[in-house]
Amino acid sequence: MQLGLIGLGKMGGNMRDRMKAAGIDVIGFDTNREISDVADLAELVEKLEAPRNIWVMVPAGKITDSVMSELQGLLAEGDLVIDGGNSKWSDDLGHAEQFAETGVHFMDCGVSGGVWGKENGYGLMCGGAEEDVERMMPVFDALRPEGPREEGFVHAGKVGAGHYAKMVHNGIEYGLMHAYAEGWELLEAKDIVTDVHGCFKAWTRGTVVRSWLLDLMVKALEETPHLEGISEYSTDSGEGRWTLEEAIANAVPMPVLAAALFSRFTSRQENSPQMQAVAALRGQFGGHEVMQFGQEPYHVTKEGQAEVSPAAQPKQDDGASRPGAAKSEH
Ligand SMILES: O=C(CO)[C@H](O)[C@H](O)COP(=O)(O)O
Repeated sequence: MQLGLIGLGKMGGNMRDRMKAAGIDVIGFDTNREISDVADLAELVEKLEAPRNIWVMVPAGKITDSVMSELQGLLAEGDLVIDGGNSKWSDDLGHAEQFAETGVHFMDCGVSGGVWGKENGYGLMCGGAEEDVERMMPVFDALRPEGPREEGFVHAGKVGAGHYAKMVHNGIEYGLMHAYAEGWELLEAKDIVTDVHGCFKAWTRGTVVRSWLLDLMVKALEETPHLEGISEYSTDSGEGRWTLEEAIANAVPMPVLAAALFSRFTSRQENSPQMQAVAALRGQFGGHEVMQFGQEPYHVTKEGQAEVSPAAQPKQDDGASRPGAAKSEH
């Protein structure tokens, strides 16, 4: 089987290798000429035999939109395009409609597995017509993990369903990561457990909380035992937000995802404006101490003297000496 693959980055590049190893004749295009098999999309389309199969693996949003538009001008009736990037599920509906004008088939596929997928295989969630799924099955079989097809592949429904499933998968991912992170912080905070890494490692076998994310947490702690030097700054690529939007639209409570997503926003703040407002309000209604930047918290003694509050003195259990306690300096 022949396949055009657009986007040979961290995901696409590895997927090309895995597909080639399974005997698929892949012609890849990337804007990086050094790794690309062809100069541009026109050459890619020209080199593929009709009816063509093209897998698009580029960043979601504007880049995907522009690739789809360019392809629409190049492809012919009977060709098939599959969006394997992390597109928003609702974008698929527009792309399917766009391609339908010229008789080009369109499918979507959520791909999970990250940089480890080349070795372990990718979890695939696709959306589209049954006949298109059948047509692309050799490609799905090449990409998915070894073992029963249903443990690593699903035809989730019509166009959009694959990315919808991947979006929810990523929403779950946010919550799982955050739960491990919270547990790690508490174990680090209390001095009774002296081998935190050992606990995480022990949990990888036999326990209720074992998972691949837990394995990766163990790997991270092996590389950096107390995560020293790792900035808390965490970005997001949109899937958590989309999942939460869907939760609201469908009145599904998703407090775990909301907390995990909002924590990422907090991680990007040097200072929390909303907590400044809370501190200011406590000062207004209760006369509670309001600290200024660079100033130790103080209170006024009965004698009218300002003195540093005992609460500001570092204690063993106040977190001031732990990794991640820098914000308590304010
Ligand atoms: O799809 C993925 C993993 O399953 C990607 O790594 C994705 O980037 C993760 O989402 P976010 O960047 O918002 O954390």
